[in-house]
Amino acid sequence: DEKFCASHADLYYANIAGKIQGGYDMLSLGDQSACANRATRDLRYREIDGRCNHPKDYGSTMKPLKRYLKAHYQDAEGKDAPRIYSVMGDNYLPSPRLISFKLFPDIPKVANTSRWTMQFGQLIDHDITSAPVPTGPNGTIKCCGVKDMPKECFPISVPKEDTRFDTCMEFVRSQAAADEKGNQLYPREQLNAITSFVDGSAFYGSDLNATKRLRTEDGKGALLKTVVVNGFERLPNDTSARPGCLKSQRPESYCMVTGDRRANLHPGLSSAHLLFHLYHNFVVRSLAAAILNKRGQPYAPNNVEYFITNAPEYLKEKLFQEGRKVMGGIFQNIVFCDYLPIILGPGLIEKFKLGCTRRSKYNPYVDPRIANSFTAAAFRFGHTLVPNSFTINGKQEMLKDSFLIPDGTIYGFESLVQNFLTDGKSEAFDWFFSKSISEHLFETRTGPKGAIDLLSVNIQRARDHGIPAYYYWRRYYGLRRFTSFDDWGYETGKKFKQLYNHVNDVDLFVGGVFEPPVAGGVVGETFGHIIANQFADLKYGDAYYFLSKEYPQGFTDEEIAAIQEVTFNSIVCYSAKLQYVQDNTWFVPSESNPVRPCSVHPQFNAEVFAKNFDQPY
Ligand code: HEM
Ligand SMILES: [Ca+2]
Repeated sequence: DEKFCASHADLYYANIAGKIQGGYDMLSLGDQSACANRATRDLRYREIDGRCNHPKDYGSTMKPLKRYLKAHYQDAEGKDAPRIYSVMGDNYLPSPRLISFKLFPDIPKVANTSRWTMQFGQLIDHDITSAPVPTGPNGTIKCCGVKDMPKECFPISVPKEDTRFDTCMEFVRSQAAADEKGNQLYPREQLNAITSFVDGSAFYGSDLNATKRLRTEDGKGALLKTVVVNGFERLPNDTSARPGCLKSQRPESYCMVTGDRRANLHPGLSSAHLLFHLYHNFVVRSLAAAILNKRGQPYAPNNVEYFITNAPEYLKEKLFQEGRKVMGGIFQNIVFCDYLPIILGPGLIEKFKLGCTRRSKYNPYVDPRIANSFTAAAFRFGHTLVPNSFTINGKQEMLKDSFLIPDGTIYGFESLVQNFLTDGKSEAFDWFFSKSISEHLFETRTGPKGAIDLLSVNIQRARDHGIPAYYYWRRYYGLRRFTSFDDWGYETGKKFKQLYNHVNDVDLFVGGVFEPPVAGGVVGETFGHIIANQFADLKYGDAYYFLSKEYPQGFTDEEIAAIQEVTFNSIVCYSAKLQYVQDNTWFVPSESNPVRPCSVHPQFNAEVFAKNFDQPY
């Protein structure tokens, strides 16, 4: 309805003036008490919710995001309203959909990075960030064509010339952080619903109930639950009927539960979860076998299963926690020491001290929370790598037909994992985006007309969160500033000039994807700086960082060596039962990246962990 989406800016001002009704409960920050059992707890293991790590429990579940640059909100007091005005005064910023429509065409451009470079990025993201969006009494809040629009609405206006969508695209502002009494904090801050630490919360959950749902034996077992479909082990069935998943017509279709609520988004993502889910069970079984060996009890598979299920409760708990701790180390090693170097390139790794050759020192003054600019813009870099289709069991599947339907994982996990390693058609980092996300997101749920454009949403989200424009981020990191549209070159500059009134208006996400990749990396330098800055904070601000010298939070040198034997290659080989894998999983196979038998990649060896298992620390 044109009337309700004529201008997103007018709408917002109507909101501020109180013309639009609202009234949704503020999410409170949860239990604010500091880590209660700090003195008596078992220091070896992370709390599930991330508390008891940072002195103020920063980084734990349901804490506000932090900021590297202060918010640019645009109400009179600068504390709540989204960025909607040009720096030139009375002019509005262009509609995010107009930007996406004009600047982000779907032109396939082949890269030599593998699909896992895209997919592993999303998995990391879902371990460290999740900004909740409020829901109304009947589920999703509707903003378009609604008379008394809820105050959290900030819909995106669609330009007339764009016939793909109606005049209005749904958008709800992120949940505003509130104090314990439910009063909103000002300036407005957004929340992180999960632990910010790279700790495997995507696999284990960010609160105790979530973890309990995932563990065997009513939440007390050492293993993670699985179901068997056609003889293959798969993620457990979500019996709680939570939103975010659609079952298909296929008889064996079901919704999966993992440590993160978004896991059913598409089969690539649920398969990424399954890789680590299965490896946890392998780690725990290996550990149990090594403990039995050490005790002189001959190893046999049944013996191990018996030991795991019949051990006293405290021992099961310890086996689970030790498995989780090892997995946290394995995951961090892959994230920091394997994946980030190919995303950031050697320059930024060096500049932000993200190298992995030495033990590192924990610094309690480093704030391990997620920065708003990281999650609202920079780490969304992965959206440019998303393809339109993938192949499962020899059949091409369209991403647009798989949103929220995780069937591909149920029927073809092994094949999908293989396809993501070797398919050469992965997308490059650039300003071209697959139509699956720019025109068809959530079409499986809403039908074609209700679909949304993820890139419009990214731009609007950053404005919603008060993220300063691109210019200010380059200034913040001391990078060469763009002071004229011509700094982008004639062609691009001309396009930008037609949209924006001033160079200082260009949104961070837009400026970011128009940068060429840094030397030896995937992302451009502005995103690269924000991402490197964030991961340095997650490294030095995490007492449990796997190379940290803190003990017993960290590991011994021997344990680190055992963790570093396990690479992403080991995990795809084990969990997806592959025979062969290329040396570097982030690039498709080539002459310099040969495919070799999986047997050259060692699997987890639990011996040193079994040795230390019964030791007091
Ligand atoms: C098929 C692939 C993908 C789909 C369908 C997808 C979809 C989405 C959606 C719907 C959102 C929420 C947008 C909002 O309301 O603000 C989102 C957020 C996000 N995405 Fe993606 N995404 C994909 C891949 C990726 C990849 C590969 C990365 C990173 C490498 C990534 C990073 C992020 C981040 C950091 C957020 C913000 C999360 C938060 O804090 O709430 N995504 N994505
Ligand atoms: Ca986490």
